[in-house]
Amino acid sequence: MSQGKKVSIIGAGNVGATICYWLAMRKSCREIVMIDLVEGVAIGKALDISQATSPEGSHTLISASSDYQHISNSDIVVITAGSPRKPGMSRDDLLMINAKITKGIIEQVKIYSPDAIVITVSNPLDAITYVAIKAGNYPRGRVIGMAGILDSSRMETFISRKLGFGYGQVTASVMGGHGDDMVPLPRYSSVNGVALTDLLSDLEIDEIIDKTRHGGAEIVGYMGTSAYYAPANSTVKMIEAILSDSRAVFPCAVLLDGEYGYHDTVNGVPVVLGSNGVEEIVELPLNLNEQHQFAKSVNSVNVLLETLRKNEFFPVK
Ligand SMILES: NC(=O)C1=CN([C@@H]2O[C@H](COP(=O)(O)OP(=O)(O)OC[C@H]3O[C@@H](n4cnc5c(N)ncnc54)[C@H](O)[C@@H]3O)[C@@H](O)[C@H]2O)C=CC1
Ligand SMILES: O=C([O-])CC(=O)C(=O)O
Repeated sequence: MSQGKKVSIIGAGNVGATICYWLAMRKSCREIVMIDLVEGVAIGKALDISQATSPEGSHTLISASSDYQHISNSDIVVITAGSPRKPGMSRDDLLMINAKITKGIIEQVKIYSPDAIVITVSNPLDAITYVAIKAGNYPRGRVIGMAGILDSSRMETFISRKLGFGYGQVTASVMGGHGDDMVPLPRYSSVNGVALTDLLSDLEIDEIIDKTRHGGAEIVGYMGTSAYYAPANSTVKMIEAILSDSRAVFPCAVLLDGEYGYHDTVNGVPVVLGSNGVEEIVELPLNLNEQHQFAKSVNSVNVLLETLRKNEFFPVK
């Protein structure tokens, strides 16, 4: 699949290296470059992953460096650099440190790979996506935040575990920002076409919604750092949709320009992914309760954007 393509991953930590591993094993692209401040470890991981590919018949070229020159001519740049949270922290606590890191990275990406589509992963995801768009002065469809696929796959897992059947057949939909105010949508969730609302009681669905909202924190509580297998898998889904121009629909964080009634803010909505990045934004009909939840989520992200503005993070135009 997409053999001529090049993907660069900034940050060769848990999420970045796992994305690299999956892309190489799935033969999703021709070349992968990982960039990290800690160059030696990144080079070691690149070698290790390369040596895993041969039995799989993959001929993906994998390298690592701290020098951004190596990302030139990338089709996609994925940003996973920055701090993960520790137990007791919220994603929002990472705002200032990761916003500063992201801004510096975007400056390099604009120099060495100005035409690449950017996928943001670092947290707090929606605000970091906004920073990347503004720092690079990108058209909005070319910077896309990864979170909705992860949150939806967590909800799907909790649903099949609750039901005790339907594993791999559940489709769940989560909109909204990647925080405690995300908006799981049971009305748009089903098990092989059977509506979730016909299979579980309101109380059981509420439990699943709560577990989904706190799915990231649950893992941080167990591991002392955040999840990476499911986040990497979700990112790979986005990369493959873009590289293969599949025009698949996924929930992703994008800059809204009137959709759902909001402007100049980033939030998670269903989008069509293709070779231009976001090809379309899908506007789901939301009932009053869903609209109210989405408004709360937008407000939470806007509070973070306001903090960045107060700290003079964005240059005055
Ligand atoms: N959007 C989502 O759903 C998810 C987001 N995340 C976020 O992704 C980020 C990465 O998480 P992990 O990989 O677990 O962290 P990690 O600590 O394992 O890796 C981060 C890497 O970034 C590197 N780094 C830091 N500053 C850098 C810079 N200026 N330039 C290049 N590299 C730099 C570090 O050396 C490290 O290797 C975190 O912010 C985390 O919160 C994690 C999981 C899911
Ligand atoms: O929970 C975290 O900090 C990492 C993340 O965004 C997730 O796993 O959903």
